[in-house]
Amino acid sequence: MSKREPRAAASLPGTLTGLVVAGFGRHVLVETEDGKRVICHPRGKKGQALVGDNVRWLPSQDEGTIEKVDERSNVFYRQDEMRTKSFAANLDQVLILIAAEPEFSESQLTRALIAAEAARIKPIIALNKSDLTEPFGRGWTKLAPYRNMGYEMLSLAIKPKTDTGDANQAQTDTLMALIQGKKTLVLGPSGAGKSSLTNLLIPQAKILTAEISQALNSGKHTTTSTTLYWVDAARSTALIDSPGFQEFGLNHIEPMQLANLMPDFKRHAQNCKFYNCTHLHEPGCGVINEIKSLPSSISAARYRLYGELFEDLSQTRY
Ligand SMILES: Nc1nc2c(ncn2[C@@H]2O[C@H](COP(=O)(O)OP(=O)(O)OP(=O)(O)O)[C@@H](O)[C@H]2O)c(=O)[nH]1
Ligand SMILES: [Zn+2]
Repeated sequence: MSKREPRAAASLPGTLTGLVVAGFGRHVLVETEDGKRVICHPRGKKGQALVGDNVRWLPSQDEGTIEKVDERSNVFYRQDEMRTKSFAANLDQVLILIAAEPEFSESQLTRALIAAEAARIKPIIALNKSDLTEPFGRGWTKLAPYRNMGYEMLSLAIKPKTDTGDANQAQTDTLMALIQGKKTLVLGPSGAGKSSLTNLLIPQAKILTAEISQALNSGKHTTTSTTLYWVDAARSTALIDSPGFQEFGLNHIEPMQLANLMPDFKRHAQNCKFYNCTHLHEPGCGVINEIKSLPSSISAARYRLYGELFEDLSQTRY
């Protein structure tokens, strides 16, 4: 039984190491150590490489095949009823970019945070459009529970309508300090300012995108792809752009795991009388006791979202 594993794909003769910097369906763009970029195709059905993956690839003419995907430190993904959508691998953090306008959905924010917690990836919340004073104030207040539960949070004005229209430099510097030397996935609803952010930090992004689409000989795929951009010439700071999404499915998460992935719930769930407490109706529930106390460190909105998610994830299980 306990024979040794077969030698891990031996030394993979002839292969080169590389980093996946863009994904288009099953095809990827691999960056070599000296910065060259090569289109690679997966070998066989298995081994789909993701942006952020370190891979061994085998050159064939001017393209290549992915021979092996190195072990990942993490993968950020969502799972809807029908399928799993992996965003990227080996991330240092996820930047959840929301805006004063259009008003962000707290449900989507909570879902993205839970997915980050489940994948053990640090989330950062950025609220954009601070130049829109009134809606921004409302948004910032709505985010108070998330600041209180310890999430890193910053305000941005990436492309303000006011003054010169230039980004707020102090805010951008704060962001730069947070992403320095890291691989950061940018996630956010449509209209929050994702492309504005990419264009601000990577002025040549549009050209790069055009190059990639030309290399793949199809302009139409680029909008639905994921792309890693280096922010600095030394290639140590990376921003990963992902396509927008309508629904952020959490079907990979058990309802009973939820409270553990919500920092405001987790603390109080330790006080529950029953080890398998759902925090929905049980007597002696630490979470329910906290909700009833004034002031409560769990907001009414978060408790409602918890209930909805719990029901949602209980129904979709099969
Ligand atoms: N007032 C204000 N508007 C901004 C700011 N940043 C971006 N915008 C505007 O918000 C709109 C959406 O910005 P985008 O960068 O296209 O947003 P996106 O997230 O890429 O949106 P999708 O392409 O739909 O995914 C644009 O009209 C921007 O000019 C800001 O700081 N203040
Ligand atoms: Zn409980």
